[in-house]
Amino acid sequence: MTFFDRLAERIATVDSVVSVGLDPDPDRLPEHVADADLPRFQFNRRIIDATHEHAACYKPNAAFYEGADGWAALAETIAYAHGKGVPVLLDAKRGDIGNTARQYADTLDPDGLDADAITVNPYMGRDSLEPFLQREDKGVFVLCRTSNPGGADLQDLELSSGEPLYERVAALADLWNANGNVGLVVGATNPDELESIREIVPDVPFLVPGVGAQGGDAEAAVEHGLTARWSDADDAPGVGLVNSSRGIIFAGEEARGGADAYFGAAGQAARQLAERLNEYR
Ligand SMILES: O=c1ccn([C@@H]2O[C@H](COP(=O)(O)O)[C@@H](O)[C@H]2O)c(=O)[nH]1
Repeated sequence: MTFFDRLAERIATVDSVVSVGLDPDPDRLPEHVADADLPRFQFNRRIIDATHEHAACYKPNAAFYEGADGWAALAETIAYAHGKGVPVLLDAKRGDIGNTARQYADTLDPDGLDADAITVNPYMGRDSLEPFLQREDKGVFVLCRTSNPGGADLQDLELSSGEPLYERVAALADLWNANGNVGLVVGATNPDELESIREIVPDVPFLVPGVGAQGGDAEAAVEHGLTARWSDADDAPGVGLVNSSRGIIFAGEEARGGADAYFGAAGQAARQLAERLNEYR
């Protein structure tokens, strides 16, 4: 079974395409977890408890697990999410010469972090991604048109063929998809690009970050981010993920009433996003 087959099952089970971003910014961790062992994991554990019924996937960003105890917090987080039956997409944006990329790809192993999918940067070309593409059971999301304002600086550059670079990346990712394990990262802040990239790769699932704190277009994220029905089954969903990180995990910052209220607000934010996205599915 490919990652996307498993993701299709998860989306159908929870009736949600929400990816909950687990970005435990140390400056924003609430006092309830500050003094615990592995505070980042303790924070994530409570967030997972509160949100897993609405989570198609969890997306920890590797940047938030740098430093002392970071890797341990990440490993515990992934194992805890798996214990709830939720797949984990590690947002690490990897990409390096083959010898180094093989080391990065080891994080997908069961004796590594055992993430189900990973984001990769295509800038160094196919050989830099090969160790990931070979992993038939793991998802590989290739950065295509990112959500940040500066994404245009390089990704919109027009090639001699007249197409923008991000469209070439989409076409290449389709070629690299021999194992049916490739997805694309396209930001919700770029609705026109979401539409044009979907025309190039009708069957490739997108990870769409940028709704929530970045103010992206939720309707376009669903309309173009999801594939058509994943299989012939009547109840098969379209596959894709719409991510919100800060908008869910820090929703409790305005809540009054202690830890239960704080984490309960995250659960509500995840449910509300799932319901909002479902209006467009
Ligand atoms: O184009 C991209 C690629 C990755 N991201 C990551 O997604 C989350 C978004 O967090 P929010 O708090 O919902 O803004 C974060 O980990 C980014 O590094 C992205 O935003 N855009």
